[in-house]
Amino acid sequence: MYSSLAVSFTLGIVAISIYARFFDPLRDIPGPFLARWSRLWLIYHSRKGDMHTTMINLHQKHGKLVRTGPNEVSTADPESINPIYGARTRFRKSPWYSVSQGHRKFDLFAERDEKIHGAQRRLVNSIYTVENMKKVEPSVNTVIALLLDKLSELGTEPTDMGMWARLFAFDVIGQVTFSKQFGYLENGYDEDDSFKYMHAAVRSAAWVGQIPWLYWAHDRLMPLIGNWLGVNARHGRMRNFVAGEIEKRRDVTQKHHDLLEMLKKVKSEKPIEMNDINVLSMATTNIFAGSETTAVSIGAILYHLCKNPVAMKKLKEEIKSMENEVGSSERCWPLNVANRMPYLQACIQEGLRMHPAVGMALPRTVPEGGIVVAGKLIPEGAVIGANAWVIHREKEIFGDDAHEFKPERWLSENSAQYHRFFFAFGAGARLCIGKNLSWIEISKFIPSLLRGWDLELVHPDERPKQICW
Ligand code: HEM
Repeated sequence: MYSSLAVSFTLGIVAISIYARFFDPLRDIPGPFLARWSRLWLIYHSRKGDMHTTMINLHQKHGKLVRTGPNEVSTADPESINPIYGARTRFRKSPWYSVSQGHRKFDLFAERDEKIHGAQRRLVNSIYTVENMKKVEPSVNTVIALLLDKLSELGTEPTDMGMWARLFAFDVIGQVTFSKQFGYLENGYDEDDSFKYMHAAVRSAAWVGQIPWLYWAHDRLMPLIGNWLGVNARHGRMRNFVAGEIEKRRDVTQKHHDLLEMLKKVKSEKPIEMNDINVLSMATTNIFAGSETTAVSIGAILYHLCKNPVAMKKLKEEIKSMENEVGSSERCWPLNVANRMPYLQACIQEGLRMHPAVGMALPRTVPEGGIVVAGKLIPEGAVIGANAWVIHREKEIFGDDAHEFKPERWLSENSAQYHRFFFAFGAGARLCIGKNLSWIEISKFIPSLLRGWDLELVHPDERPKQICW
C-alpha cells in the first residue's frame, strides 16, 4: 500500500517536472520558485498586503516580466499597457474579480463581460463627469468645514492625519451620495466598526480572489457552515446600510442634489435597464470603492509633502498667492481656484504616483492569439497584470529619479508621457469612474487644510506602515 503510494507520488513529481521543463508555455519567465507551481505564493502576498513592494523588488531583480503564478505573470513593460488596458482591448478582467462581484448583477468594478459592463457604464457615466461632479462641491464643503472645526478643537496636539483623512473621505461619500454623513467626523471614530469590516472585506477579496473556487464552494455551504469570509461584508453590511438609506428616501418629498437622486433619475428614465437593485449596487460601490482609496491618497500626499519641505514650502507659497481670490471668510478652498494652481495639481499627481491607493496588479485574461511582452509570448488563457506601483517606478517612463517625490516632473516638458502612463486610476474602458469626484475632494482638502496649519511628522525617521491591497 505504502509502496504504491510512493510510486504514484514519484511519478506525479516526474510528470510535473517534465511538463515544467519542456511544455509549460511560461517556463522561461523568471519569478519566485513557489509561484511556478502553486497559487499559494499569490495568496500569501495578497493576504499580507505587501504585493506592491514585493512586485517592485521582483521586477528590479528579474526585469519586465515576472511569473507570479502557474498561469499568471506581471508586466512592467510600458509597451504592454495599451494593448492590455487600452480603449479597444480584447483583454478581459480575470476570474479574480468574480469574488468581488459575488451574485451582484450590476457591478461596474467587477463585471467581466465587456458588453454588459459597457451597457451599464453608459447608463451612469454622465453622473460622474467633471461638470456634473462640480455640482456636489457644496456637499464637500460641508464636510471640510466640519473637519476644520474638529482639527481646531485639537489645537497643536499630535494627531493621526491618516485617520482624519479616512473619517473625512467616508463622510464625504455619505454626504455626496445620500446628503447624509455617517457621523464619523462628528464622533472622531467609526462607532459601527465600518473601517474594520471594510478592511477585512478588501483583504479577503484580495486573497480569496486568487482561488475563486473557494469563494463559490463557501457560498454553497454557507447555509450549513455560516459566513467565514470577510469579503461577504461587501455584499452584506454595507449593502444593508445603503438599502436603509434608500428606503428612508422613499417617503421623503424633499428634493436632494446628491448621487442617489441622480441614480434614481436614471432609473425613472430607463426603468428596465436600471432597477432598484442596480441603484443599490451603484450606491454601495460609491462607498466601497471611493472612500478608502481617497483617504489613502490624501494621507500619502500629506506624508510626502511633510517629507519634502521644499515642495511643502512651494505649495504653501502658491496657496498664499491665491488667498486674495478666495477671501478669508471662505473656509473651504473653492474648486475653481484649486484647478488654476499648477503646483497643487502636480503635488496631487505626484502623491498618487508615489503611492497609488490600489496595491495589487489589475489582472486580465489574455485573449486569442496571445500577447508578446518583452520578447516572450504569453499565450491565450494566461493571466497578465500591471501593478501601478511598479509602472510608476519605471525609469524608462519617469526617469532615473522615478523613486523620488518631485511634483515638478508634472510641470516639465515630459509631462504628456507621464500622464500617458499614470495608472493610479487604471486605464481605458475600465478607468475609475470616481476619478473626478476624488480629484475634486483632494483638490479642495489639501489647500483648505494647509492654508491654516503647518504639518510635520511626529516621527520623521520612521518608515510609515504600508499595507496595501
Ligand atoms: C483616489 C481615489 C481612487 C482611486 C486611486 C481609485 C482607483 C481605481 C482603480 C485603479 C480602478 C480600476 C480597477 C480595475 O481596472 O480593476 C478603479 C475603478 C473603479 N472605481 Fe475607483 N478609485 C478612486 C476613487 C473612486 C471613487 C470616489 C469612486 C466612486 C464614487 C470609485 C469607483 C470606482 C468604480 C465604480 C470603478 C469600476 C469602473 C469600471 O470598471 O467601469 N473610485 N478605481
